[in-house]
Amino acid sequence: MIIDTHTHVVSSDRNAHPLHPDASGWSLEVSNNVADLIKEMDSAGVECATLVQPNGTYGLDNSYQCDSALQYAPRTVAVGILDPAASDAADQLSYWTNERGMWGVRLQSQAEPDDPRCDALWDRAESLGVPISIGGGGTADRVDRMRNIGGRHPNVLFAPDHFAGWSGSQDKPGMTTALEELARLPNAHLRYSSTSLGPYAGLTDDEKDLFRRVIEAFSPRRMMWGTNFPSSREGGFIGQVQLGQTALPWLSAEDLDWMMGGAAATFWPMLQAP
Ligand SMILES: N/C(C(=O)O)=C(/C=C\C=O)C(=O)O
Repeated sequence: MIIDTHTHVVSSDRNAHPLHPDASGWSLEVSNNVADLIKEMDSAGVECATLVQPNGTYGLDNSYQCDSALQYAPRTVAVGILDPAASDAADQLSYWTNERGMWGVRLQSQAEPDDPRCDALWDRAESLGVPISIGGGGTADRVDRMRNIGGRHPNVLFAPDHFAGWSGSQDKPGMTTALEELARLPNAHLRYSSTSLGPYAGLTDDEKDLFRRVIEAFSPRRMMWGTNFPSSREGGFIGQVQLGQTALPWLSAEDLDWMMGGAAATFWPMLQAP
């Protein structure tokens, strides 16, 4: 089963679903109604998806991802965004999970990932049994801080988004070592997307070796692919799916199956093909 763990839905009805006043970037110009995404998934052979609240679109109002995911459950599940350092973060997680059907939270904050103010949300994630994604990254220090908090909460499954920002990092060897250390935590997984697969072909051979080391550290069973559609949209949705299937030609068919669905099914066991 193919599971795209990084899609974004953005309603074309801007009156019913207004963008946040600070919205920026692609979602000012591009929409992706959930019904359109489902059609694209059917054409591309993608059975299931997580609808991930995009950065810079609806702020912390996760309504459109949640309502959309419920409409197509159990093919889809919503992953919202919360600020883990907010004083009500744990209660917000309970609200969105219990009242709105969200199943997983993406952490975006000005605070460092291991800021002690974030622990209450992680505790609540454990009691609710929901997985955590972490945005940001991009430096070895931030990955180390993700390891600190993930280590404090060994019963919470968690995964940095977008290959933890490895592709944009100026210090890929340092990031690689930090991710290898992170992978020592049994509850640590890693999500990767077109933001890494697109640039992969332009890496040097040494950088490609580092990329491969990260995957080997987590093993394909803890790597979760996503398109990042429609932020990443060259070739349309199907082009992004084909990128996922072909960008890393050295993967075995079995490893690719784990990365394009098998691992995600352990994070979101409620997902079911139509
Ligand atoms: N908007 C997102 C997202 O994942 O929410 C993007 C990816 C990287 C940002 O951190 C994007 O716009 O490409």
